[in-house]
Order: sequence, then structure tokens, then C-alpha cells
Amino acid sequence: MADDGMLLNFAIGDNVIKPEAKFKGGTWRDRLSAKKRSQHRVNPRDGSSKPHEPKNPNQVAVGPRPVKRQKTDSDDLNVGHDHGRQQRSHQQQTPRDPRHFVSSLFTSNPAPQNSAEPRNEETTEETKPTNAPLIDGIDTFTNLGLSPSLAAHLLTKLELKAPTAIQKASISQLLKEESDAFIQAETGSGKTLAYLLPLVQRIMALSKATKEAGVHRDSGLFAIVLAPTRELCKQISVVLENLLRCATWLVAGTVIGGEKKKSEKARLRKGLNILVATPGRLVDHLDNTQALDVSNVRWLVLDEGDRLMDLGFEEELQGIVQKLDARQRPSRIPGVPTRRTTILCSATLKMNVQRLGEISLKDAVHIKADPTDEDEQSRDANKDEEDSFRVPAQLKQTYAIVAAKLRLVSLNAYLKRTFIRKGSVMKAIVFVSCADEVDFLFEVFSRKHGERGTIKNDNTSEDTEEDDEDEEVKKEKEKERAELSPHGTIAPGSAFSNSANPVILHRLHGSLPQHVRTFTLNSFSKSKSPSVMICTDVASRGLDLPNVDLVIEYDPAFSADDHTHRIGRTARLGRDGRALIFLQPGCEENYVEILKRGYRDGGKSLARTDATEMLKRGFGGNTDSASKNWEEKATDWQMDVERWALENPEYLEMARRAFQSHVRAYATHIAAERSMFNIKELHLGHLAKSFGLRDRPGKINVPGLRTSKEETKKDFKAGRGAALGKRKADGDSAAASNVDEAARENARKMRAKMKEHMGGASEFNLA
Ligand SMILES: Nc1ncnc2c1ncn2[C@@H]1O[C@H](COP(=O)(O)OP(=O)(O)OP(=O)(O)O)[C@@H](O)[C@H]1O
Repeated sequence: MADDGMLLNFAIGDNVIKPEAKFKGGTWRDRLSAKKRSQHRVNPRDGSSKPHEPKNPNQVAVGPRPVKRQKTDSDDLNVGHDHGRQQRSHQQQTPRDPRHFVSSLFTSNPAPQNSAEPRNEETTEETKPTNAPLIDGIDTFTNLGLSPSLAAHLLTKLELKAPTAIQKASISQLLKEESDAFIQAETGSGKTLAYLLPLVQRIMALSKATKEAGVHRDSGLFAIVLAPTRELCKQISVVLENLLRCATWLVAGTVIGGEKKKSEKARLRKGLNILVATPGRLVDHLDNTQALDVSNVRWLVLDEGDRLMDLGFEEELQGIVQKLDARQRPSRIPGVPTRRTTILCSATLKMNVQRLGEISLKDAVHIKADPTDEDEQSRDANKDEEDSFRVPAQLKQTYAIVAAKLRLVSLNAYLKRTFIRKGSVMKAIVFVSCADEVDFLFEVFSRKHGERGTIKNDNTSEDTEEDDEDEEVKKEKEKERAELSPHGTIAPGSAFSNSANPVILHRLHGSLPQHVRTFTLNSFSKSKSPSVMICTDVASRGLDLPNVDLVIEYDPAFSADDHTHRIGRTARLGRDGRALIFLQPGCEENYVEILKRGYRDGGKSLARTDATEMLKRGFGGNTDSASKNWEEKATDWQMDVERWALENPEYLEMARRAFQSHVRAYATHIAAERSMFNIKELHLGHLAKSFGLRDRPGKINVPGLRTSKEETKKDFKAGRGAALGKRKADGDSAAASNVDEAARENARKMRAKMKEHMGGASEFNLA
């Protein structure tokens, strides 16, 4: 690899040696400055170059000196390398642009500020799962008070042999008591059934209380379950329908948007006993659908309750509660409780959320899987730990310290290594911060190395053999993609697949139409082949996707709570799981303390890795190899991505968009964590490289996206405003009062966008 030195291209003209000019007249100052101007290449008036260099004793005419040495593709490549010829030919076709800068992957990267802690010996010990069913034989569904028919249905039809700890705690509480409740337990611990089972049991019991015809679909709507995303609503509805197979006279339904309101109205008219809904859609029906009679609603469940209290939902939620209160009537059905019970449920639910007052929770009981946790917290109420939530103990987390420039290539290396052999990992989810980045990474990882892209250069007007080949590649690619997905959201993960283990790549974000989101998620969920899904936080909460072995947070979550939900897509219900988070050297390293708080043992099992290790394993075969071959291969891959972006205007814009949206999303980390994700500490030039860009950051200009420094500052403020709004939701009214008009406007726009695209899920969508 060449050093960053001076590169002088000597262009010796005909008049190689000129006599030194003599300066006469004027003061000595004038003569000296005239002489200096003639020797220096910059003309003070027009800034143009002069032929003479200052440090050129022979006055040899040379070309304009580069301000800073510009590296070229070939600097980064071993000339004898396999791909050398192909890359040089690409390089020849790549137009040189003075706005572009090719930096080396391995120079000027900041070093980590913290050294690795010594690995604890105990980490090798297998940790007991904390979210598995209680298979000790003591706790059964019947013991907890469920009816024999429901318990038998769980065992025989749904193959659920024993309850989980949170189900044990909640079923006994909610069957007996009428008080409101918070259900808080780790991700993947069966919280859905923890509230659905007592609810279904109590509604089933109403049938027995009525002597006449019994309860049926026309008897009234008794329960409403609200969830923040359509995907989650659908998932809850499937679980509910499976349960109700043992009580066929009861009917459940959904109103979640994304389909015609007319058919939803028709469903409501026919009569439902339990309704699963997104808040926005429910408000709509409460206002416009006469057939929706809520006078009998006695149970209101807020799944992912903390999310529903957040910015974007609070107004709708208040509206719903007010309407339910106003329309509630005494029921003619015996056994229907007189007051409504509200149940909040989440892995990250804080009892101290002041907003809860607004949904009128009365003497709510805190239901936890492990009562000892509650004791710990009440003893130490002011400790930081109170704000953090446990992750499943069997979940193995690793953090990778990766410098900005090395991010993309390290992700590819890690995925390559992960899927090197069939069987070790079936499914992986990669979380990023914005929709544009999802689309960019999907394109990067679905292309084959050396594939030039699908758009011809302007300078390739003549039809050549290579163009024909490109056409062929394009057609093949389109055919392959069409077979996998009619919507372009599924493609082969060519960048990290190998012939022995082909991997399917999926992309998911809230800007996709609902039917495409549903199709893509189903396809990932049902896939029998190794699969990777690149997505935004639209998939972070509540989704129960089978066989997810690995979660990668390529962009850290906007808050520690979101992080808990993201990594909770793996290690569910006692199963093993791995999670990896990318952190940049510097202030981001402090996030490790937050990762540690998620474990009862203080995070002894938290492992650390870095870009070098990931690249060696991904590109070099093993970590002990002394050969630097992996550096060449990594550089080769990175250069190939950069050229591909440069040669295809469509992809170049995609990369620029992704970069800009990523930077803007970075500014929206919650206020409490902004010291760790400080936008001012981002090296934008290095970061651009991880988007395959050679542009200097200041030159990146995407239509529709603002670019200038001033605008970035505004974005930063706006993001802070949105985050402050969120903090306000947590009761920090003093900070909230600082939110200025622009920030409020930005928050309003974000809310509108969230609602428009996703029924409200937390996602930073920039289109
Ligand atoms: N008692 C049980 N025995 C076996 N499997 C169960 C049991 N209870 C729930 N499950 C299964 O466990 C998985 C996770 O359940 P669920 O989605 O309700 O978890 P959760 O706690 O709500 O997770 P999250 O916090 O991520 O939303 C589901 O596939 C569910 O069918």
C-alpha cells in the first residue's frame, strides 16, 4: 500500500528553463511581493495557477501541484492482484472529478479510546435462559386458574405445555383482580399470551353467566387491544384467533389501515367481541363508523404501552380514552365488570411515566416476571439502572469498535463470515436508522463483486461486447429478483453468499406500501433458506419472527429502550441468540456502559471485537494469518462499490441520499444519549466512504434534501426538538419548554410522516 506522500506529475514543456525575471522600480516591498507572486503558483487576483513552483530550484515547469495528494484506485490495489486488470479497466472508464477524493481504507482511522477489558473466565459458562417456559412441572396453566377447556386447547392444539414466568404472574393477577396493570418482562417472554389468556378466559366465562342464548358476536365489543404497528396488530390477531378456536362463538377482528375502510366497516357491522387496532385507525372509526359500539368495552390493552405513550400517539390515545369513557354504559350481560380495566404491556415500561395519568390508570399493579427485580429497584429508586431493562440472560452481545471508513466493508466481512457455512445462522436482522440507508445497503449487498450496474455511462455510446455483457447481467439480475419478489424487496445476498450457502436478502421500511411490507415480512418469516433482513425500527418492536439467530445494529438505536427491543428479536423464549452493535471509536464507546446495564451480572459476558478482526475473518479466512491479503481483498471490495456508485447515476444518488439521511437521523438520538452520539464528532468525510462515496461531504447535494452547514445545524436543532418532545413525554417539562417553534414543526411533520407511512411506528423516514 502506498504511503500518503507527494505525487508530482512532471510535464516538461518546450521552454524547460526560463531565465529568472528581473523586477525593477517601486519600493523594495513591491519588488519582493512581485517576485514572490511570480514564484508562487497562485495569482492573488484570480486565484489561477502560475507555472513555477516555489521549491523548484531549477525552475522546471511542472503541472499544477495537487493541494493534497489524491489517491487513486490503483494505490489501494496490489497490481498483481487477481482483480487488478478488471479494476484498472473500470478505473479508465470512471470519469475523474475534482470533487472526488479516493482515500485509503486503512489510513487516518481514529484509534479506540478505551482498551479492551480482560475477558472474564465465567463467560464461557452457559447462562440459564431467563425468558423460557417454566418446565419444572409445578406451574401449569390449569393451576393458574385457566379453565380446563382453554388449558387443554393450549396443550393439545397450540403445544404450549407450561406458562412462562410473566404468564404465571399475570394470569393469576388478571383473573382475580379488576385493577389496572403494567405487564413488564423481557422481550420474547410471552407477554402477548400473558394478557390475552386472562382476557379470553373472562370473556368465555361471560357465556356461561348468560342463561339464554349465551354470548356471541352480536353481544358487544368487550375488549380492545392497541398496538403501534400494523405488523404487530396482525401478529396479535393471529395469536388471538388461534386461542379462540376453542371458543368459536367469540369473534375477533382487526382495524389497522392499509386496506379499504369499507371492508373494515363491514366487519365492524357484523359484530366483534375483541378488536385489535392501531390507534390512528381506531380514532377514525370511532369518529366515522356508527356500527362501532364501544359501550361494553371493559378491557383496554396497550401493547408496547410505552411506545403508545410516545410522541405521535399520545393525542390519539387521549382521544380514544375520552370517547370510551363518554360512551361506556352499564351492560345487560351478567358478569360484565362495571369499570374498564386498562393493561399496559412492554419490555421497557417505566412506572414513572407521567403521561400515564392521562389515560386514567387507577392503582395499577406492576406485574413482573421476577419479583426480586422490583425489590432491587425500590431499594435503589434513584439509581440509573432503574431506567434500563434486562435483556434475556442467554443473549450473547458483542460490540464492535469500527471507524467510520471501515463500517461498510466490516459489515460485509461479518456477514460473509456469518454465512460461510450452512446451518450456523439461519436468519439475521440488520437494523439501520433510515429508509434510504436500507435501500442503499440492499443494492450494495445484492450485487455481485465486479458487477458494473444497470445504467450505461454517458461515454459508452458505442455498443461494445462489454455493454452486451452488462445487458445480460442486468436481465439475469432482474429475472432472478422477479422470481424471488414481485416488489423488488427480496434479492440474493450476493455480496456475502457463497455457492455452498446462498443467502436471501430482504429489505423492510415504513416507506414501502403496506402490502409490500406484509409480503416481505411473511417471506422472511417463512423462509427456509438462510436470510438477512435489512430494516429500520419498523421491525424492532414486538415482532415474533422465528429462528432469528443474530441481530446486527449497524446504526445504534435512537434510545437504549429501542436497543432492548431490537436485540429482543433474537434469544426469544429461552432460545439462544447473538447480537452485534457497531460503535465508532470515540464518544460512542461510552455506550458500552448502557449495554452492560442490560445484564444482571453487569455485562460480564459482553464481548468486544474490532474492524481488523472482522475483516481478517471475513476476507482472510482466519485471525492468526500474518498475511495482509485480507487488507487487499477488503480494499478491492470497497473500491468496487465506490466505482459502481460512481458509474451509475441512479445508485450514486441512492448512496448520497442514504448518507444524508443517515447523518440527519444521527441527530435524533434522545437527549440523554446525545453525548455518546454527538453529531459534531462525526467525521463526515470518512462516513461518506462507508456509503461508497468519493464526494467531499460539502459537495453532496441530493434534490429534495438540504445540504449546507447551516441546514445541518438546523437539522441538528430540529432533531433535538423532536427528542426533547419525547423527553417531555417522560415528564421533563422544564426541558420541553425550550422546544422552539421550528422544532415543534419538525416534530409535527415527523408525526404526520410516521402516521402516513406506518400507522405510527418509530422510524426516521426521509424520502
Ligand atoms: N408458554 C409458552 N410456551 C411456549 N411458547 C410460548 C409460550 N408463551 C408464548 N410462547 C411463544 O413465545 C413467542 C414469543 O411470545 P411474545 O411475542 O408474546 O413475546 P413478548 O414477550 O411479547 O415479546 P416482545 O417483548 O418482543 O414483544 C411466541 O412465538 C409465542 O407463541
